[in-house]
Amino acid sequence: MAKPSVGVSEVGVSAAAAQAACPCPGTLFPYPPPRGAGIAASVRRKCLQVELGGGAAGLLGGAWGVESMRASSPTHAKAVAALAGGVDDERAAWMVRHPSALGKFEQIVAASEGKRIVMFLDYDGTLSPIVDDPDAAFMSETMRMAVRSVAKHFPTAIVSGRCRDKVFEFVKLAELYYAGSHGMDIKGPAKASSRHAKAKAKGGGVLFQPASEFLPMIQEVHERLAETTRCIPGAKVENNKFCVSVHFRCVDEKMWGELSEAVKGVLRGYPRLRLTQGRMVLEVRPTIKWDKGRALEFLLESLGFADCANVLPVYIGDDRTDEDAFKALRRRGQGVGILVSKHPKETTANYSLREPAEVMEFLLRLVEWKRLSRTSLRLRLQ
Ligand SMILES: O=P(O)(O)OC[C@H]1O[C@H](O[C@H]2O[C@H](CO)[C@@H](O)[C@H](O)[C@H]2O)[C@H](O)[C@@H](O)[C@@H]1O
Repeated sequence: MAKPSVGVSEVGVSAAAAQAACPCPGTLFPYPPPRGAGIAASVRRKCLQVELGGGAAGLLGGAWGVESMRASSPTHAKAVAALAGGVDDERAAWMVRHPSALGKFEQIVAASEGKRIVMFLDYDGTLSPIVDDPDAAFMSETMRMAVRSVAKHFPTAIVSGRCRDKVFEFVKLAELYYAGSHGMDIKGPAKASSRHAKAKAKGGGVLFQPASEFLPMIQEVHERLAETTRCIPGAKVENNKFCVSVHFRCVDEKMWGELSEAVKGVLRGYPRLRLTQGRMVLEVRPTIKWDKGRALEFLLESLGFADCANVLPVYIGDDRTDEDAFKALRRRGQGVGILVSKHPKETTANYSLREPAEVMEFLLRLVEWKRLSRTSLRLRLQ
């Protein structure tokens, strides 16, 4: 299989520009109505700032680094929505554009008629609740069982910003695909699932590491960031192999400016790295054209579903970086994007779920639906 081209990208492309460039005429599911409908302009601007929180043009420019860090705090987003005309109104309008995937379950499975579902699951905030300590973001045993059951019926991949080994330590399921470091470290299942034997997956070893040349640079930057931020109480620097996370969830808001300046200072010496933002975290990544969306495309291709009409990719994620995967589904004109969020957020996902507990409910319903449809097919054939 030809490897997708990997090159140095431009940073700081606006979400609006990206959307304008992607009219997606063949989209299987209706996407949100034009911007302006149902979401107050001031909230939209704030949302967009969170969206644009990714990109060196934003954070290294320094104009609103701390403002953008503030906007990634859920309580702040709630307060902005309240000022703009009521949290409830705001949420109701947003839910019209991004209805609950549980409420629209029948519609989603109807769209899979004659197609193979392939599941893509983000980890933090999707399979595990957000907690203060990134090393303690454990997944419940019931969630693990739900994911295991899903993987028995559908090829399933975990797509995470974390280092692949670390996310595997949390999930502990050898039958899954793993795309760590925001999709820059992809590996097939260590254990073959008999039901998926027909899928043309390579499986086993590492499938793709498009940023391997950045490994020494990331290691060096990790050490420098850890050193520079050591004096900021609560700051935590996490080595995610092909990217680095600088957490500010436990840093006093008064120190966010100092932290942001420290990170930007280190990155000035590394023009081939860029800064994006997740949930109370600054993410340092190589400037290659690779993200969770590219990883999704790569995995579909590896599974033999490139340019295939008979597949329904379902991607569930909660964060800014998951938007790249939602956009990839739009580009393909097929699939279901589900955003996990309690609060209205600018998103290209079709549907929403409020929290990991609802994700688990959705996964279990999918398994149950699959079991029932298999049974009824067997009965019809008898
Ligand atoms: O792509 P994901 O699997 O969602 O990973 C994104 C980042 O998730 C982790 O940080 C987030 O979760 C932490 C634990 O709940 C939380 O403390 C932190 O504030 C969140 O940003 C992970 O630690 C990062 O390395 C990932 O990039």
